[in-house]
Amino acid sequence: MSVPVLDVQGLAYAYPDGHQALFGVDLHVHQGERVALLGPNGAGKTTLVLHLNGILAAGAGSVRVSGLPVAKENLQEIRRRVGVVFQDPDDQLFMGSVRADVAFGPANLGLKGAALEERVMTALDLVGMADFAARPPHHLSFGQRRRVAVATVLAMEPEILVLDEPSSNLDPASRRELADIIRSLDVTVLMVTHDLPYALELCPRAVVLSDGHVVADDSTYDVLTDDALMRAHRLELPFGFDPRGIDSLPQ
Ligand SMILES: Nc1ncnc2c1ncn2[C@@H]1O[C@H](COP(=O)(O)OP(=O)(O)OP(=O)(O)O)[C@@H](O)[C@H]1O
Repeated sequence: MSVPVLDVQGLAYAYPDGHQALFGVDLHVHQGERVALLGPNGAGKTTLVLHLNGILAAGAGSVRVSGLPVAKENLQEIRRRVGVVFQDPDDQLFMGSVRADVAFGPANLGLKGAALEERVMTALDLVGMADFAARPPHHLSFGQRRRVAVATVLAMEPEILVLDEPSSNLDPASRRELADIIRSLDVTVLMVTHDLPYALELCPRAVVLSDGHVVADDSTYDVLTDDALMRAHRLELPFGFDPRGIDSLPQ
């Protein structure tokens, strides 16, 4: 089989206060997959994500992105390959206009002029925000800011798009529109979410993290219909939602 885009092996991590958040996590994601990372509060999902682009450094084990180890000497290239969209878009938008925010990353890579403008507008087009290029981000709605945050990452042409709670605080129409956008992208996706129907809708595969251990790695449908697993790891479906009643699942 081909080299996984994301190859996490035996990853363990303890925070400086001694709290062990990850214990020997293995995760392999291949190109074009969309994988949901599920788990209760405190499971270690954010801690894992922070290792994918080198914000945290592994205590033991390794993380590789298309074969390249996440390590201090490779951080610039790793951060180009791994695009993380954080839960709060305001963590990612700090310039005076949408265009400037989306241009920031690629300009740092040395893109300029027409090539930069094309990169920016392509990313904004992908998220349906091209008409907002001149607007200050703080004049946009939350849902629009989240789309722009996705565009800032897409403009780097990442190999992996990591989305932290992409559906949080979105109204139902914006939530669905963002799902359409994510589905339309030709990129490997790792999506951290507590929104289990969203995971089922978008991700054929789900990995469950609990107390710093991977406790399941299976089709999202099989995970969400495994009542004992769900109960054991505090995963609950919304009232009235039954995955068994869904007639089309993502491929
Ligand atoms: N800076 C820190 N120092 C010490 N412990 C921490 C720190 N940040 C997180 N932790 C602990 O590490 C564990 C994993 O936290 P993490 O934020 O990765 O969980 P999570 O799965 O993302 O949770 P949530 O769903 O609530 O966002 C938790 O027990 C948490 O209390």
